[in-house]
Amino acid sequence: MTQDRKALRVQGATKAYETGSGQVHALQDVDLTVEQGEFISVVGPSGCGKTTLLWSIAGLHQLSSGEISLGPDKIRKPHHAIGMMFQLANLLPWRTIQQNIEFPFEIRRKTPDRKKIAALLERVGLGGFGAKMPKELSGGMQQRASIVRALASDPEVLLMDEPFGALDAFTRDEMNLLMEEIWEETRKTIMLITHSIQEAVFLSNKVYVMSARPGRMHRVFEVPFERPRNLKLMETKAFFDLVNEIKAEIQHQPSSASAAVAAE
Ligand SMILES: Nc1ncnc2c1ncn2[C@@H]1O[C@H](COP(=O)(O)OP(=O)(O)OP(=O)(O)O)[C@@H](O)[C@H]1O
Repeated sequence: MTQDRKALRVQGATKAYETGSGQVHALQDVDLTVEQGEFISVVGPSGCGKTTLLWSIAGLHQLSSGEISLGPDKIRKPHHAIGMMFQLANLLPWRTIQQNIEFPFEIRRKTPDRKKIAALLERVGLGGFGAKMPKELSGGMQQRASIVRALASDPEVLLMDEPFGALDAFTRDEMNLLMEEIWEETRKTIMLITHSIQEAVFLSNKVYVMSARPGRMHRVFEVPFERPRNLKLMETKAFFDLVNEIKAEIQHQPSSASAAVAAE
């Protein structure tokens, strides 16, 4: 590995929210390194701090202590090389798909790369849909548009917060396959948060399991399956066994409520 490759590093990330009824310890001393070009997922019991961790990496939340960096840059606010996708496509309803994709460029006062956007729209199966309004597209198509919006500025890191959780199972499988292909083509550094262990195993090189609140990195599973992967992989025994092993690891975590009582 060469020196200039940009790893995403989280060191000692600790986050306590101040609430009316006291502090909520969401993260405790989380360490994580995602090498450039890796695709990793983070899973864990509900409320263990996955979203808090991802939003902190996006520069949208301040940590109470600890540090996040991308290569030499410390992340304390949104960084131009870090893109994000959310559970809902978050397209502005009064703008066309093309205008939505160009919106982040407007905010940064940059000229959009229309050739790249056209190629990306084509790549995700939305060629010719740029002039449509979001309501004219299905949920899956809207998420395809949000993939284009996230990739149009060519980020080095893509953060995905349960991006396919609102889609039906069939569309979700299609989107998983599309993300696998896009990762193969672009080799972006990708960090996915998901409640679907199948999705995590299908897409990732590594799956990190967090412990219940306050969230810590509990265990990492290497995913051994060759790439490129296709949906048939999900029907194999080896896939099923790894998914079940990870599920069992999560189920052995105490519930968020009892962990919180123990920690606070
Ligand atoms: N803005 C906030 N103010 C106070 N507490 C918060 C805030 N955001 C999150 N929390 C609390 O911090 C803990 C971690 O929340 P977070 O959303 O990061 O977990 P999560 O693992 O993503 O949850 P889920 O899997 O259910 O989406 C939870 O107990 C949550 O209630």
